[in-house]
Amino acid sequence: MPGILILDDDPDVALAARLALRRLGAVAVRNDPGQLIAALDEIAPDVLLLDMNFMPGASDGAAGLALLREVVARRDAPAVVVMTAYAEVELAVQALKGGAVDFITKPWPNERLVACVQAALARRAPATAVGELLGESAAMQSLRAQIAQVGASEASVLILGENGVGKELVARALHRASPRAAGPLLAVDMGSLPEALVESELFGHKRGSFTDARESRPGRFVAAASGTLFLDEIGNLPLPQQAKLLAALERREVTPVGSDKPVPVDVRVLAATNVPEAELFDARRFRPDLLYRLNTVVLRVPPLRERGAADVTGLLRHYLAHFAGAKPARDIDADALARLAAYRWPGNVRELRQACERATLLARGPVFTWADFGLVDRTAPAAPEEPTLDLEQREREAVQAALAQAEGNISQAARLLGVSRAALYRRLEKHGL
Ligand SMILES: Nc1ncnc2c1ncn2[C@@H]1O[C@H](COP(=O)(O)OP(=O)(O)OP(=O)(O)O)[C@@H](O)[C@H]1O
Repeated sequence: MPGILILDDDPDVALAARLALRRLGAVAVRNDPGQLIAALDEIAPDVLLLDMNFMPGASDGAAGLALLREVVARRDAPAVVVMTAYAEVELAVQALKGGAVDFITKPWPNERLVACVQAALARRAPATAVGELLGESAAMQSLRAQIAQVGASEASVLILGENGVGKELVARALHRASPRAAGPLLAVDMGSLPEALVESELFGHKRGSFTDARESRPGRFVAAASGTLFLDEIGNLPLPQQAKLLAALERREVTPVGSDKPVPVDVRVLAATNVPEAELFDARRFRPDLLYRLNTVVLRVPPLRERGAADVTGLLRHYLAHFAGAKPARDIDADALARLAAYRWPGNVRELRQACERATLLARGPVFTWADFGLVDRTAPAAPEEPTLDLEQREREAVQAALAQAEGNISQAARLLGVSRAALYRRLEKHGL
């Protein structure tokens, strides 16, 4: 079960957040910033919800930023979502530059808090821990060369690829290679945003424009000023909102919900989707004019199974060493290595990373064996077995089967299972898939 830690000196705020988030995972609360490091050691949360001010009357966020620096410097740091007051846009931007994956303004609608933490859980790897795009296959070398080439421009880039191939890593590399590198990179996961909140999230809203809008709030376009806005899972944006996004991109201005005054924006937009290329040009799903706006350059990130055994082995060694920490990483036995190289990796590099984490935690022998990685090898002949009636095991198998059938496409797998993407992500976390 994913772990969420809330650090806020206001017990009422912390309690409200804990209640809103309890169905997403195990939620722990600390009220004193002095307890933070011990709590991180003890709980090892996936997401930290961090308040920025701890002194009565303080609002500069200095205490929060100092804590944030300490947290993101840790090995396997949690994804950090910072909590700011509505007027503290500048502080939120500084926190994003400092490695927070997102921010939420107080007071929040619960729906928004849940969506925000859910997206952070799905992403999990914190911004600063995102490293190099590894891989020496011709496909990966060419991808890195393209990133260096288009990174330096202002061109909109559409990043295509299955789930877990590294689209967000590509977006971060493009941002780092751009003249906007000193500005923030703000990622918005369209897949986890409730439809009713998309516009206010992207464009902001004016106080009183809807029931929960108790204060005015800047949208993502404004918060990412002078930086890059990464629109992830763009294929999930409903058509009416696509029209508004297109207008914002064309006019380079946004109009907050409930306002009639457009605000100029200065962002570079990167977008990503796991929708197969053949389906992208279906006008019932995607406005072609928006697509043409976003795909000045198209970068295709290949599935892991197409990168060759050397890339798989390189990634295995990288992540096993990463999870071993200071200890020397064990070797992988020859049979396991051959099966890992031949495995289809429907969840791509994310699946490989999680398999390495699992193996590091659970392996007991002197070398890693195939069983340590917890993968189901569909190329091996299935041993005749009594069908299990264990509900958890059945659920795990159903999720694996749906992922395999959907070739790692989360939206499609969720449809096959008849659950929402968010519910599928929770099950992936639960079963360590
Ligand atoms: N080439 C790579 N080298 C090292 N790590 C990688 C590589 N590609 C992906 N990863 C790691 O795999 C995980 C998934 O990557 P990322 O989130 O960028 O994928 P994605 O394509 O954006 O996934 P989704 O479609 O589900 O949002 C991350 O932990 C990332 O650091």
